[in-house]
Amino acid sequence: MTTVLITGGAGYIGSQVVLALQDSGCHPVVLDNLSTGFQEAVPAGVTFVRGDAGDAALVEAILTRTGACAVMHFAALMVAPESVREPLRYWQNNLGATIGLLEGMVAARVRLLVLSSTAAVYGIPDTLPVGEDAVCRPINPYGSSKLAAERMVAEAAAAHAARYVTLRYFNVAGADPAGRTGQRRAGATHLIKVACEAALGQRMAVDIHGSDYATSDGTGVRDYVHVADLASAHVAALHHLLGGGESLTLNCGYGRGHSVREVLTAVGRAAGRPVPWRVAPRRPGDPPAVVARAENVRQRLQWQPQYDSLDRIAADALGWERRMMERDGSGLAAAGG
Ligand SMILES: NC(=O)c1ccc[n+]([C@@H]2O[C@H](COP(=O)([O-])OP(=O)(O)OC[C@H]3O[C@@H](n4cnc5c(N)ncnc54)[C@H](O)[C@@H]3O)[C@@H](O)[C@H]2O)c1
Ligand SMILES: O=c1ccn([C@@H]2O[C@H](COP(=O)(O)OP(=O)(O)O[C@H]3O[C@H](CO)[C@H](O)[C@H](O)[C@H]3O)[C@@H](O)[C@H]2O)c(=O)[nH]1
Repeated sequence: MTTVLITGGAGYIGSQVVLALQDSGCHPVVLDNLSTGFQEAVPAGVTFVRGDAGDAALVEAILTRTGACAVMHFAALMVAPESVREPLRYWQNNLGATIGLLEGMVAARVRLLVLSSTAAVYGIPDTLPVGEDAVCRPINPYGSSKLAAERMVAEAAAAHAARYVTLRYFNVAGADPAGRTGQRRAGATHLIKVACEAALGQRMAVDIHGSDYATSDGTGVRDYVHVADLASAHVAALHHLLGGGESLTLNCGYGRGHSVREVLTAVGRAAGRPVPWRVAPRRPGDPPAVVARAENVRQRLQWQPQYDSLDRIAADALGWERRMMERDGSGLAAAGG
């Protein structure tokens, strides 16, 4: 059976990919320091190691012991506005830990990597939709640290006869359609989760960060991709590498943008009542609009998304939020408004 080391597998996206790998007959092994992840997100029966993805000796030991043939690297910090306030922490975790991971892979002679990257590497794109060949000019430390990690992976792969698929995710949202995992973090900043919390009365309102951008309705535009489709892109990337495919860097989005107001309307539709909102100042480090040119991922990985709909994303995100709320009995006071 194909064994794959998943760093960050106790997080939102990593845990969805663990499920997708299991569903496809692979054997995932999770390494996570639980800094933002949850052990309960790792399915029963999956080997879980609590530790740092940057601990080269630990990575080497896990890879050797489990006979893993590939690594998927999700472990990172990923909140763009937070990175503006704490750049060194982002560089340390997103680049520094990736150095240790690669050292461990080199020592264990594991030469296949799927790397989580982000649309934040593009900054404010000159043209939309933005293609993989666009100039990368990140506008926040999150994007800069991820771009540096991408480059380091490419250089290390060339030196050590390794191959990689770097997936630049656009805005990942929704939850497992079967309800097994989703966004568990409290104090969320991502729009769709925030909107679901507001729809369920866990916070007073959604702050619309900027209503005077040069977009269709003045609010920020993003390409929202369902987390289950993203997970299937990872399985496809793994098979590409296992089949001897060349290194690739691919956008992962649907190629369609939605404004903040459109998102709030979709979540309101799913909830059966409008999402309360108020206009707030722009957030530092926020580009006005980011939409993927997304043909390459479909062509190179034969990726066929199944949940390409804002309504589906909103419904699955809301369903998950409802389950979490019922489980925790949380309300407005617990969420801090
Ligand atoms: N959520 C998005 O919209 C989005 C968009 C683009 C890219 N990404 C990328 O996807 C990846 C996963 O993001 P997510 O949304 O699942 O975030 P998350 O915070 O839910 O998951 C990250 C996981 O990594 C773990 N982790 C962090 N640093 C670690 C370290 N040094 N060693 C071991 N474990 C560590 C955390 O405990 C957590 O379980 C990240 O690389 C992120 O940059 C996310
Ligand atoms: O309470 C909120 C939250 C967000 N927004 C707006 O909604 C849009 C999306 O914001 P998110 O915080 O949901 O996501 P970001 O676009 O900031 O960033 C996300 O997507 C990026 C890729 O595009 C990165 O990968 C990053 O990891 C991830 O945080 C932006 O226009 C933002 O200003 C609001 O108006 N109010």
